[in-house]
Amino acid sequence: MLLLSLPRFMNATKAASSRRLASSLKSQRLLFTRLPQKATAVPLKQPTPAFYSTAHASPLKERLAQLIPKRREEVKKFRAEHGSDVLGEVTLNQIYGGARGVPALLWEGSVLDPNEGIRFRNLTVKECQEKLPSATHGKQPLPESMFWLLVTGEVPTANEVQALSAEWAARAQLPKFVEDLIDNCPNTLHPMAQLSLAITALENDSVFSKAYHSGVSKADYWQFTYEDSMDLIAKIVPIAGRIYRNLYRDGVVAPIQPDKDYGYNLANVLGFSNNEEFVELLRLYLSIHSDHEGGNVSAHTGHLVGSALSSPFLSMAASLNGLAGPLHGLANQEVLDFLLKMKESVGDDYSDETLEKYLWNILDNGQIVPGYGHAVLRKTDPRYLAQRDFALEHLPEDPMFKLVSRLYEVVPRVLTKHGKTKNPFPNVDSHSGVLLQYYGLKEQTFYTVLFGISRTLGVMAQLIWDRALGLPIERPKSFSTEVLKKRIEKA
Ligand SMILES: CC(=O)SCCNC(=O)CCNC(=O)[C@H](O)C(C)(C)COP(=O)(O)OP(=O)(O)OC[C@H]1O[C@@H](n2cnc3c(N)ncnc32)[C@H](O)[C@@H]1OP(=O)(O)O
Ligand SMILES: O=C([O-])CC(=O)C(=O)O
Repeated sequence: MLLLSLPRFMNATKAASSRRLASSLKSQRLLFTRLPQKATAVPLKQPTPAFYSTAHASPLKERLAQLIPKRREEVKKFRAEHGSDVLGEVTLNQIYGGARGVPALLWEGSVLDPNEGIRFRNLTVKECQEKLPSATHGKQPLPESMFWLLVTGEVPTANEVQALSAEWAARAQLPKFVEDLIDNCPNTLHPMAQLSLAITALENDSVFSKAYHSGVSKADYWQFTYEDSMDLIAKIVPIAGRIYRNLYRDGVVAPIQPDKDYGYNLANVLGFSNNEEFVELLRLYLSIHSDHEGGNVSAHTGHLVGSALSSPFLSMAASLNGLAGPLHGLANQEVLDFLLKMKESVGDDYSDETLEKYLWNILDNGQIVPGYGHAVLRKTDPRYLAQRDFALEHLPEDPMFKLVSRLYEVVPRVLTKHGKTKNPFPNVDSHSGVLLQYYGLKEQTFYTVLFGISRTLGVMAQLIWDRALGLPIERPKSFSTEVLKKRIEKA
């Protein structure tokens, strides 16, 4: 059985949490009958529609089935006691200003502090690096462990992480028509557009959509959302591999290895698995880009589209289309473009003055400096710092890294003097490109695809909870300028 044949890639010493139920499931019915009495708020009488396969062992689903009833109760009580409490007010500027700071969304996986940066289920990036299980000879968190943390709020054991690796590998097979769809894309179509197309096409096998139309109970939606989410996380890896190999290599994609972890398999389908340092970089990358609370464009879009009960595939495709914008996830492509052009212009023997002059030229032309600024953060992004630490350890002499390091000092000075940007410090996108190009993944148009794979972890983790908590369709109120004027006059 897959679980038992997995190699010793886990660093079990870092598995901090107590041992939980980890035995594999034989069937969905078994899952529910094995749970303690108290956990039966998730109905036992769940139908098993003909299209629905229980082939995949899933300790994570088992854990969720225990957590969901308690959380439902907790939220019910919380809302009953505090449902009318006021959390903030909205100004006219916030309506015109992208709803910045308006408390409007529920997001369980992570919360962003403007100065400290992101906490994934209350763990900082550094704490995740210390506490989450990593590969045997590695230091970075395995993306599987990050997903478990995002979904459950708990640090997984090495066994739980192994089971997730096996489950994702087992679900990775692509439908033939999706492979053909990717193969038929013109090579002028941006990799993010190809990714979004392929993810949309996975809708064909959505068990959530089929379950909805077969009339399953609302209380069971989370289970079908879980199934689609796990398929999506698994299949996005060979999809990305196919896009990359078609566009930039020989079109041949290595098969998913059932006994390897997610980061390794991603490196392998891209053609880079012979470099363990690169595999570690991918594990770090996939973990830290996964979630950034709920208000960012990709997370919010996935959540919004999912609220209409569109399937996880349709929700994530929408999310990826948002991530593909240059002010959001495309910035990591834009940053490398910017660095390469800058390098060409200033040469190798640059000074702070030549860099500043180059930057002022950009700003005076009304353009932005990609990789700097943030809608919420007001200090250097800790995800930037985690990547900087990686570079200091593995590529301290790389000329592009040296340029990034110089800019880390120069850009905040220039942006502060420029006086517009609320946050003159670097964000996550400022650093990823130089790391990837160092290991030979030089095609920057592909970088946002990696971001998309990682962001799928965070968006899916929340979508499972959206359905578990029965969140309604999202529908905030909008106004025209005329109506706003009238309301302000009245007020
Ligand atoms: C994963 C991520 O999504 S991280 C962000 C990735 N995006 C980038 O790196 C692109 C560069 N940065 C930006 O464009 C912005 O800082 C954003 C989109 C990230 C945030 O936008 P906002 O919250 O509107 O930023 P802020 O309130 O500081 O903007 C105020 C002004 O400063 C400008 N500004 C903000 N950042 C920059 C920058 N890096 N370079 C130049 N000008 C900037 C804005 O364009 C805006 O100008 P305007 O008044 O003429 O419209
Ligand atoms: O939080 C944001 O608005 C953008 C961001 O850094 C992310 O989504 O990772």
